[in-house]
Amino acid sequence: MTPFADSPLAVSLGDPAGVGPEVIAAAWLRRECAELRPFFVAGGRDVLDQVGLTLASAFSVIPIEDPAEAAVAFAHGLPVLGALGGPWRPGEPDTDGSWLAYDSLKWAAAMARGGQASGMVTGPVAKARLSEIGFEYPGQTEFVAAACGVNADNAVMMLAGPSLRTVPLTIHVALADVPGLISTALIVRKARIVAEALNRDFGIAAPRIAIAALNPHAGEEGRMGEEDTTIVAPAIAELREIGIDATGPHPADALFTPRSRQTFDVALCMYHDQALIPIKALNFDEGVNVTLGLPIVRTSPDHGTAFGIAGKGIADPGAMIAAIRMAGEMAHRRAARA
Ligand SMILES: NC(=O)C1=CN([C@@H]2O[C@H](COP(=O)(O)OP(=O)(O)OC[C@H]3O[C@@H](n4cnc5c(N)ncnc54)[C@H](O)[C@@H]3O)[C@@H](O)[C@H]2O)C=CC1
Ligand SMILES: NCC(=O)COP(=O)(O)O
Repeated sequence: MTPFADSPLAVSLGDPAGVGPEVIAAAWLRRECAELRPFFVAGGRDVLDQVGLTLASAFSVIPIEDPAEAAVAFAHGLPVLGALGGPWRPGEPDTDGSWLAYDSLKWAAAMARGGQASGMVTGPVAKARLSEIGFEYPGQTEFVAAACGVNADNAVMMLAGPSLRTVPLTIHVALADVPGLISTALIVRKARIVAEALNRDFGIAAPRIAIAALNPHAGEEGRMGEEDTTIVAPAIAELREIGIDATGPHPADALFTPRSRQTFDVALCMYHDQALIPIKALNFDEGVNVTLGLPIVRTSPDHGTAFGIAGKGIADPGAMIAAIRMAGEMAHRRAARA
């Protein structure tokens, strides 16, 4: 499928009780200064109407029946597709809201798959709430991969901000399970997908991939764990043999210093927090979660539902704006190459 250069982006609402709807609305308000490609929201009209009442008078929702109407509508209001809706109860997640989040996600994915949208941006959902209604995926990454017919192992989560890009090799699993899940083959497979995607979607000709060690001091020659010597190092050797600029295993404690960050384009990390802590510490309000290795463009803000601040008008829309901007740039780059 070739993404259409001029198609709008589809944005899913996220959990309506979280900060998703308000940061989407705020992104629309800043569309011109942020130079955002036109986007529409898949459902959630009532919620966004109610969010609008708390915002500047310059905000309005424009119902649309077809994504093709979004580009023209976008100049005048936030285009919202269809009639999916429900009340807005910020900070009070419930089953109806979880269904709305799920339906919106499914719809946005279908639009991106079908080419009516040039990509999708997902609003934040609460994994525990979605699992209560039978959502069987660890996160939206795996759901979108399945919607595209891609094996979840080949859909790679990358966190990207102005100062850093990181990839967690293992994602939503218990820390105790991490050592057993890491293998040379997994590192090689994900690093190859990362190298190809940084080239295709980010225009980096020969990406430099720094691979973090699992153990303190990269295992200190086996005194603090064997995995870095027996699993990670052979993966790096294999990657280098096939021409990928991989280095490491790097002791993770010094990998994210300002000097070290100049030496790589992306850090491949062994587990979720190893990858997400540095991104959130450095770029929380501009951090984007992007899925590599898919036939469609998919991004998301790096933050979650933030139920505790939803509806209070204090949620920062920066990460949502960055996610929409990045999706637009990726879609543009893909269309230019098609
Ligand atoms: N992209 C997604 O769908 C993500 C979803 N989640 C889900 O979100 C739920 C809550 O997760 P948490 O770990 O509490 O992370 P969280 O990101 O929702 O909140 C962490 C902290 O950041 C603050 N925060 C979050 N977004 C903010 C914003 N836009 N402006 C200002 N402050 C903001 C919150 O108030 C809280 O203090 C979980 O159920 C998790 O599954 C978490 C991360 C990403
Ligand atoms: N911690 C990142 C996160 O929870 C986002 O996951 P996903 O829903 O985008 O798969």
